[in-house]
Amino acid sequence: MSSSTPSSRTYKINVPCTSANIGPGFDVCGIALSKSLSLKVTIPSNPSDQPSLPTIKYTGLDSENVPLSPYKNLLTRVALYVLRSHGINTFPNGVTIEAHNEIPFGRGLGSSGAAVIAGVLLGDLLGNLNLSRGRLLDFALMVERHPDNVTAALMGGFVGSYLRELSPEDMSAASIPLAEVLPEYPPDAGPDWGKNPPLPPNGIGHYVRFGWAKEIKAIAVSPRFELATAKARGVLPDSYTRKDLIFNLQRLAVLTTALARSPPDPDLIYDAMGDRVHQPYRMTLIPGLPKILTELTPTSHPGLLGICLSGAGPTILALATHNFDSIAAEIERIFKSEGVEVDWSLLDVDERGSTVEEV
Ligand SMILES: Nc1ncnc2c1ncn2[C@@H]1O[C@H](COP(=O)(O)OP(=O)(O)O)[C@@H](O)[C@H]1O
Ligand SMILES: N[C@@H](CCOP(=O)(O)O)C(=O)O
Repeated sequence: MSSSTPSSRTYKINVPCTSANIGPGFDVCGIALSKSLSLKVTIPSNPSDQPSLPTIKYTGLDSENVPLSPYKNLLTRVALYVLRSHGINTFPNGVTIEAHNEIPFGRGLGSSGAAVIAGVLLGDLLGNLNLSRGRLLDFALMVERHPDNVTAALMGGFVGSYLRELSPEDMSAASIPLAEVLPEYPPDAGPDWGKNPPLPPNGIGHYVRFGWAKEIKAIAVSPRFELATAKARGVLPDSYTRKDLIFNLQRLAVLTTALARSPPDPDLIYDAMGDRVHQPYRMTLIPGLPKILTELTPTSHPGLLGICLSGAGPTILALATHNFDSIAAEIERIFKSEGVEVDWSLLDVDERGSTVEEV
């Protein structure tokens, strides 16, 4: 029997979409859901010595809008950040990356968080680094600086997370402007290229996985317009009243356990998904949001448990045990009455989180 060395190795990286906040858990809670960004990565076993950048191809949603230069594309910029942080200044030669995307951009379903996690996993793979999950999260948090989406995308399930209070010197490393973490220039174009970029402090993100009652599914109703997360963060105030903070803290404490209980209690969950920290301020950006958050209730729509903005919006997330079509149809009707077309899907919680497998 003859054995031959394969000419290349192929890996699949799969990262789920996420819905962040879940009402009162602004920048804290996230749920991994059953749509994903997947990458097929082919690495030649004996690459030529001739320098060659990765070839990037995209299929799926919003693929026509993605830059395909490895120095511009978010996935490869993040991967290169991880590589350079470990003293590897260039991509290995001859790599191909085929991305297939099911997560709509700028809709509040964590497309950028998924791209950042996919990029960190890609860097880890290409550099053969074997970073721990905690360290992968540190790198992701240097790019996406709120932990809710990236933590849920990496770990899976329903997750709560916080950022550790950093020492002054760690704080200065973690506050490096994003442009320095992810420079967009090629290796021969910048004076700082040879230097290692700022390393993340160790153990920035801490998280816990909550339980999730198996009966609960997520209806995601996405308007056909994009709302950049940065814009939707820009409308939030710098400070809150004690009353509003207590409103959210009380609900959050109840919600994280209520969503784990079988059978789920709609009376408890519906009110516990209320929020006064981000949704009221984002209403100006999302026509129909005030009506949607008040007109659908577990009484008007049996099966509904609670309703909130998904991430920074404009997607609406409704948690429900049954009657999914009629709940989605009512949200669609309200959006339509405001002149907004939507797409909706019924999603399951993704308990696996991100995976990397050789195929
Ligand atoms: N798979 C991807 N590959 C490259 N860039 C991506 C990918 N997914 C998202 N992005 C970038 O992230 C942007 C959306 O980020 P953001 O405004 O935070 O919205 P979202 O709520 O979808 O995360 C896109 O416009 C695009 O620039
Ligand atoms: N907590 C963040 C979450 C943003 O999520 P995205 O999916 O809209 O990127 C926020 O609400 O700003």
